[in-house]
Amino acid sequence: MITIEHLTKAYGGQLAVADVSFSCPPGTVTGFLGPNGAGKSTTMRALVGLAEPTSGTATVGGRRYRDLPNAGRSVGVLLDAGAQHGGRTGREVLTLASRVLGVDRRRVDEALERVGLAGRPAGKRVGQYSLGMRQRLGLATALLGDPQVLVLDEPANGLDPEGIFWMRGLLRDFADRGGTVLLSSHLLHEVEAVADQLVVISGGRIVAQGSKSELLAGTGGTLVRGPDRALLAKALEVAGIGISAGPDDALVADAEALAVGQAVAAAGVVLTELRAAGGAGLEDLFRSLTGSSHEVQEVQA
Ligand SMILES: Nc1ncnc2c1ncn2[C@@H]1O[C@H](COP(=O)(O)OP(=O)(O)OP(=O)(O)O)[C@@H](O)[C@H]1O
Repeated sequence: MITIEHLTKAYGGQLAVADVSFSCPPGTVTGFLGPNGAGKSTTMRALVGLAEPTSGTATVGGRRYRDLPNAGRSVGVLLDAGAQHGGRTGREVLTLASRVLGVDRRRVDEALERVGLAGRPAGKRVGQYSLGMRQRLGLATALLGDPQVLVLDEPANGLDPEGIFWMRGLLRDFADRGGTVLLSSHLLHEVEAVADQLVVISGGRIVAQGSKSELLAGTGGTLVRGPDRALLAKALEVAGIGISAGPDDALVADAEALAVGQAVAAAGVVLTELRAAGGAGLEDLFRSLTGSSHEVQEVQA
């Protein structure tokens, strides 16, 4: 469990993060979203002991990162993949990390395999790696100690669409096995598909947080379509779900996808489509929440 409580961090009188609180339970992926300069990296750096909070706490399993015995065995961290030493090969980077962590060297090959860098890429110098390959190596380093918690700052940076898809699968699998994942991005779509819960930060302050479905509820309803529109409308009405006309013969139901699916299943109605209405509900919400407060705030004396 990651717990951030009333975290505030100021740099020379400027607030980078102001009274931020959220938690990430085991078995979930938390998407930490916000525009550039919102305070995501600062929060994560405070969590892993690289920035001293001005006030408040950031803990893993109730302990500060620096108080964890062999922290790399319980928390895998990827903060800045671009900062890796360019003169070493990928395998050397991981071999060194395995010594620091005290893990079996055999795990190096497993980790290279897991992130798709086994074979020739493992023997290349990191200086010749693309940003996407560096991200993969960073993820391998984070995973090396077999941690229960992953803290990843913009891990999709530089990955191609196939790489982003791959990473989502890896993180989903990690969480489904009981792991805790906190990953940041300034792009909603990068995390939307994998995150169970979202924390949105802007101007150093949390502007929204909750499960994806909670945040989506009230942002546009659920679009449903079926071969028999009248029957579908009836089924939703019977279930007490409000409807309005959607695009191309579709209906927009005023409820979450689960409730809509249950209602039509109960009525035995066939569906050809069921999704968040417009697909842009969360995107609109994200823009409206983060669009207006890029300025850094002054610390209150
Ligand atoms: N070491 C530092 N010294 C002074 N100001 C800093 C420092 N680190 C961050 N800041 C400032 O704190 C604010 C939050 O920055 P932070 O890097 O946490 O944002 P972010 O959400 O991670 O942004 P990005 O997506 O661009 O990485 C910014 O205004 C930034 O300039």
